[in-house]
Amino acid sequence: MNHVFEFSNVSAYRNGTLVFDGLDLSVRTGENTAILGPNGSGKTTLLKLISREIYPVHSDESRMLVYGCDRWNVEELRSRLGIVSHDLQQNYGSHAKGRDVILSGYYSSIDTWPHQLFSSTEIERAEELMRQLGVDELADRPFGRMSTGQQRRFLLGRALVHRPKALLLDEPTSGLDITASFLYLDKARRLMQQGTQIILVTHHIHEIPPEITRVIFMRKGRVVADGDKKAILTSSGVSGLFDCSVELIERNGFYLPVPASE
Ligand SMILES: Nc1ncnc2c1ncn2[C@@H]1O[C@H](COP(=O)(O)OP(=O)(O)OP(=O)(O)O)[C@@H](O)[C@H]1O
Repeated sequence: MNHVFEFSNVSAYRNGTLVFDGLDLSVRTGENTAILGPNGSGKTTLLKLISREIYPVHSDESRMLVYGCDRWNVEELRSRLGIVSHDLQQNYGSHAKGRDVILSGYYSSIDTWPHQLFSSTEIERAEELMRQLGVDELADRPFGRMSTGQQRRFLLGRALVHRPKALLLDEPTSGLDITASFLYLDKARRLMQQGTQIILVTHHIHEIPPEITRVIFMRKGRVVADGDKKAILTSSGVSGLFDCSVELIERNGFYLPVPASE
């Protein structure tokens, strides 16, 4: 299995809106990748296709492989992936306690249920993640009574608890203050350094960590640029992608967009 996903001629709708019309796109295993594009370009839809939350239009001419397979038991597929997204944050029941949010990652479920059993090793792993993410004091607090940043940290713990091969992150630092963003980015960097692959979709250029090597520009459901980060993330490239005059400043391997001077 050389690829996390291989999409060839894939078309997909969201409630009647055609988002992809013959999309060709692949990401190899181990290739830390950011997919960047304006609002509505199809980034979230792409992640939902990979994780089988939505399905493509069936056609003999299209192919959609995830880890080399075109048919997946959804539970099994999600056990290979860790996902953090806005939808997940919104869908999460407000009563679920912090510890259970993390444990639910073992079953890819929303909250835990009485029939789900957890070994002492699994519970210890959840406790360890809460300590690492600095939220162990909130283990018994209901999700609905946490701040956005605290919820995100618990969702990251949920995504990591079963040691996935790859993390799919949708705008991971959106809504976080500087401290929480930096903590999140630091965690993401360490994970990549230790071999967890990250595929990040975002329109926030500043949340692309230095370990990301490939950048894909997406616009209106199409790939408009794709390649090595240094070649793709340029002021003119980003200006074209977002239709505005942007100057990109690179610092310590991160990129920051500012309005271009006249
Ligand atoms: N639930 C939905 N019902 C109908 N159309 C949708 C739905 N969700 C998204 N779309 C449409 O699908 C297209 C792609 O949306 P998607 O959410 O994938 O974009 P995105 O790049 O993730 O945007 P953003 O940066 O705003 O999160 C857009 O045209 C959007 O209007």
